[in-house]
Amino acid sequence: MSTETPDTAGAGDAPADGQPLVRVDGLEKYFWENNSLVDRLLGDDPVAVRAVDGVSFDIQEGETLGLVGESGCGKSTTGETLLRLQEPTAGRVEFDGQNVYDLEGSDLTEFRRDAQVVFQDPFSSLDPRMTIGEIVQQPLAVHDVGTEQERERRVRELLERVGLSVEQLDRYPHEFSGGQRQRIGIARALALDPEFLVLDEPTSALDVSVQAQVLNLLDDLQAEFDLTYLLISHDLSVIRHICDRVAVMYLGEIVEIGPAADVFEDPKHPYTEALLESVPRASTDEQDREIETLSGDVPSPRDPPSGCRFRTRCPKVIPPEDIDIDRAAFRAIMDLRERIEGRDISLETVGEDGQFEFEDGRLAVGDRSEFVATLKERVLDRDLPARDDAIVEEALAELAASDWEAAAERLRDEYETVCERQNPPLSGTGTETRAGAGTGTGTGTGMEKAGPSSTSDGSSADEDHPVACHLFAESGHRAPESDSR
Ligand SMILES: Nc1ncnc2c1ncn2[C@@H]1O[C@H](COP(=O)(O)OP(=O)(O)OP(=O)(O)O)[C@@H](O)[C@H]1O
Repeated sequence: MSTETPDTAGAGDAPADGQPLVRVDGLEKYFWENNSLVDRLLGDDPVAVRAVDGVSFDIQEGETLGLVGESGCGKSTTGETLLRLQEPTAGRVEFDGQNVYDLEGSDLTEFRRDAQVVFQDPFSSLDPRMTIGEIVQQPLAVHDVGTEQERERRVRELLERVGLSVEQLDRYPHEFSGGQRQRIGIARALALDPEFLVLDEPTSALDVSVQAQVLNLLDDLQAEFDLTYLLISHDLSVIRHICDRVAVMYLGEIVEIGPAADVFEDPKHPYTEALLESVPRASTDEQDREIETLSGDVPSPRDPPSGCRFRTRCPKVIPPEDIDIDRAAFRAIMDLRERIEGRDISLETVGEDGQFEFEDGRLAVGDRSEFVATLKERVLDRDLPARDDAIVEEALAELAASDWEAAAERLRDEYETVCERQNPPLSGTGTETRAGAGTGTGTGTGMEKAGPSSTSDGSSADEDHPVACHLFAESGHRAPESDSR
């Protein structure tokens, strides 16, 4: 079956040999809060929500690039901005070699036909008042493609191709299951014979059994119609199912990108490792092993951490070079430091009722060293080497006078990490350059194997791939100090 209509055949020339179909370069999308007239009259400064903060990647024709990361990392905003459904703050997106943000008139119309989106939620993305025939036909009518008869024929072809019956043309979305509705969304996205689809969590709202069917359909459609996909998902098993390459996104930035087999078998970035670790294992002998899961939430993109954005949760945060401390102990001290910096400890509730009392912010009742010991027990879940234990106690002693700043400074002075000073660029060879970086957590996830490891750009699964982490940064790749954020 052909999906071509009289008007859409041949729309959009294929890119020249070796050129990516989509090239994203330094894309930024900030949303502004406190930016209304009233806010300005009240003297409130606008706050930038840095949803997408300088991402770059290519997608080759016929390829599926997966964009993965936790909720709130900026995946949907990246997809919508590169489709020009949102205006960018900065950066460039090329489609077939043309800057998408410069397109006007017929060129823009052609781009709108060639690049389509399938949204996550088939329940809310379909107009409940329209029949599915009308829904799938709508893009053809908007773009004035073909005669009415041709459009009707095309809708029938599309519905059959996505596994629905033409008998169902006059039914409404609520009469269909979640999987069927997503098939309707896919048929609508295909109506104009596009080259490129952004698939934004296309299976997240579906039952697991239905997910695989929809992913298989997308896979088949890609081969049949030479489609190129950007597949957005927080679910690594979905990414693994159909992606050639994977970009891992954290708090507005890409932290690792490479062939899917490579990233799954040999993840470099501690965030990628943690994402893989949090996937449930199928094999029983793997179920008992110690899991280093991802703790805490993604920080707010209104005020992202300085340096590497993952460092506030990273199990491999790097201690200063002159300090000999194991990884878990250093992580615990950094967690404590963050709690102190965020004033996130309730001093008044330390100890038994009435054991310690504060007056004007100072410990008025109770022994100071006992207060420190009790507080330490509450905020640290492990023993520290004697030297570090003493430093932590000094910091906690400052809290007996509610001097949060002095407490934070004591820890900052001693434990400032390269991870907070510099934002590591996405570069490097993916070869670890720091001692102690090599105790990776293993990645046998028991999930479905990715396909062949070679990619459209010719790289093989054995090759190293770019990663944004100080554990892998070579001196030549380091961001300058002025780059730190
Ligand atoms: N219109 C908006 N105004 C302000 N902030 C926004 C807006 N849209 C998104 N954001 C914020 O930008 C960040 C990135 O959101 P985005 O939806 O792109 O993330 P995501 O990785 O796709 O997550 P999810 O899967 O939950 O949608 C979030 O912190 C979100 O709250």
